[in-house]
Amino acid sequence: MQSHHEGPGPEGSATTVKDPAPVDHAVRFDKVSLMFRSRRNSTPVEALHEVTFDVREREFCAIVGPSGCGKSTLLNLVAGLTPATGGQVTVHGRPVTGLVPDIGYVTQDSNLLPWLTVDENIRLPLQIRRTPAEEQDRLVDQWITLVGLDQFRTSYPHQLSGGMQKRCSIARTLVYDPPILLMDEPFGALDAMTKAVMQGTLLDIWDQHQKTVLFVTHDLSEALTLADRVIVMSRRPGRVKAAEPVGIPRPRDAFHISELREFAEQHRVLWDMFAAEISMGGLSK
Ligand SMILES: Nc1ncnc2c1ncn2[C@@H]1O[C@H](COP(=O)(O)OP(=O)(O)OP(=O)(O)O)[C@@H](O)[C@H]1O
Repeated sequence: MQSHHEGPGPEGSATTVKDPAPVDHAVRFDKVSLMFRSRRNSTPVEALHEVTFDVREREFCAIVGPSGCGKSTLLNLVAGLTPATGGQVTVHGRPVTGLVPDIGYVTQDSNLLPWLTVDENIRLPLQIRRTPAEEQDRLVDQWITLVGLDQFRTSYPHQLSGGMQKRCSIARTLVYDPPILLMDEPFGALDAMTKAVMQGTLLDIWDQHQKTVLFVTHDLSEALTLADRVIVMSRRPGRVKAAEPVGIPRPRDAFHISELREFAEQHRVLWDMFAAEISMGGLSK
């Protein structure tokens, strides 16, 4: 596991630097705008307006904001599924001009293949990448255990609860070790208890396999529980209203974190920002 790098560059040198500075951010949004034009003659929708922020290597970054402010669109821009109409998105220093390989994407739907077992679903990305069979076995074992599905290895998706399907989906996404993980309200459809369990699982995974994560959620408590930093978006057209570092030390306990004073204080700050956007009409799509 690499350590977290806060800053690039040579140490203490006043001489001319010949090599380009290493990129210390995994993702950069530089004045990114997006205008959707669905059909000719239809009114264009400005989803994002000059969004600028960086996500550092191995940072867990949550994105919150009113419905329709462009949170999912931000993830699609990083994955290369949607092209920006203004500004630039870069991933590891390279401008995004098409589909970006090796990015993990977890959405609210588990998207498991119903005719494959848990083992086979998790193995699939490794088979596609022609990973040697022994390595496949090792990685599938490791991830099945990490997400607590050992007893369900030969079960099919319809035999799993919603939380188990989500665990399987996360394991399938992480098994091939993508350096960047995009998560779009992955726990949005789960009940409160299952959600807390899943947040605990994700905190454990992140402690062991620190990835760069962009995590979209409507839930401020979830953002504070999981993230290093919370990006608060304005109502549409989405802009960055604030980027709040989360001052809660790790490791964190998903079940008891809300009892901490820092949690309550930060929650109040975020909620005030959020409420201000909604009261200005942020619920309209
Ligand atoms: N393919 C598209 N064509 C036209 N408009 C779109 C398209 N995709 C998204 N939009 C519009 O862009 C805006 C941002 O959508 P997006 O789904 O990114 O918002 P969001 O913040 O993720 O919303 P929610 O929180 O409700 O999921 C919305 O007004 C949406 O209707």
